[in-house]
Amino acid sequence: MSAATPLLLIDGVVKRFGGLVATDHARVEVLPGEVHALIGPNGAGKTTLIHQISGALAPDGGRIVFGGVDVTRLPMHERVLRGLARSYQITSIFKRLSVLDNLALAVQARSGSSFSFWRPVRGERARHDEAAAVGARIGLGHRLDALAGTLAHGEQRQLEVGLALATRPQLMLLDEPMAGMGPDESARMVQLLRGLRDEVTLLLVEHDMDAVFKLADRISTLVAGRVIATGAVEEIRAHPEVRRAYLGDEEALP
Ligand SMILES: Nc1ncnc2c1ncn2[C@@H]1O[C@H](COP(=O)(O)OP(=O)(O)OP(=O)(O)O)[C@@H](O)[C@H]1O
Repeated sequence: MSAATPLLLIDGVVKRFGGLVATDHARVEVLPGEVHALIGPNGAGKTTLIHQISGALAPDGGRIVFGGVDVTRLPMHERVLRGLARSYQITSIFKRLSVLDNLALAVQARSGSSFSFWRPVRGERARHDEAAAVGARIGLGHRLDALAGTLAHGEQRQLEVGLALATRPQLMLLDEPMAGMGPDESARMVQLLRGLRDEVTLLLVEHDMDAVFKLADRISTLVAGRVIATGAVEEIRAHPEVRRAYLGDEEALP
């Protein structure tokens, strides 16, 4: 695949809820290796688009192409197997299991069949080694034995990223990874996501514009289901239509 070929192509996607067009012929190209942010005012259709990419919602029109394959009609688990992972909100964490066991389960979900060729004990050790490595990667190396339910909010969000990372995705979808975080936790998450850039392509929805501007290579702006602009950070910051969309909005662009 050449550098210019998008890893993910959202091509003319349409989604209607009754009379409301929540996704209006949206086109977004996510290039391999980039951090691509999806921004837009409340109700612009960001989450609806992410749901269609992950497979939680079926579009009414258009195509979603991942790694050159049309995945528009594929169920969610088949998209995950192809390397498209979504980091879920805290609900995906087993709070009464340790951080390490949570990660080991995610590793197992990805590698279940291949590990079955190995003797169980060896398989289990390999799984735990890999889970521990992911734990270190997400900054929870010192918390591997803690019960997930006892982690601070920011740490739980780090663990969610780890659960998605353990499936060894090519593209990770992140829906508001900084939500509910204080400045320190948010800065840690920015650090963590920056550290993943060599490993995985990221598509994130985020309201925290400071974080978006620190992290993103490119930004697509949605307004009323339409992509009104895609470009590099400075281009989007200065874009008159984007500024207009945020004017009067409580999350005005910094
Ligand atoms: N299941 C649904 N049924 C009907 N309307 C829906 C449904 N889901 C979303 N909508 C509507 O579609 C539009 C887009 O919603 P969506 O949640 O995707 O926006 P968003 O950009 O993620 O908003 P926010 O930033 O507030 O999370 C909104 O008008 C919303 O009310």
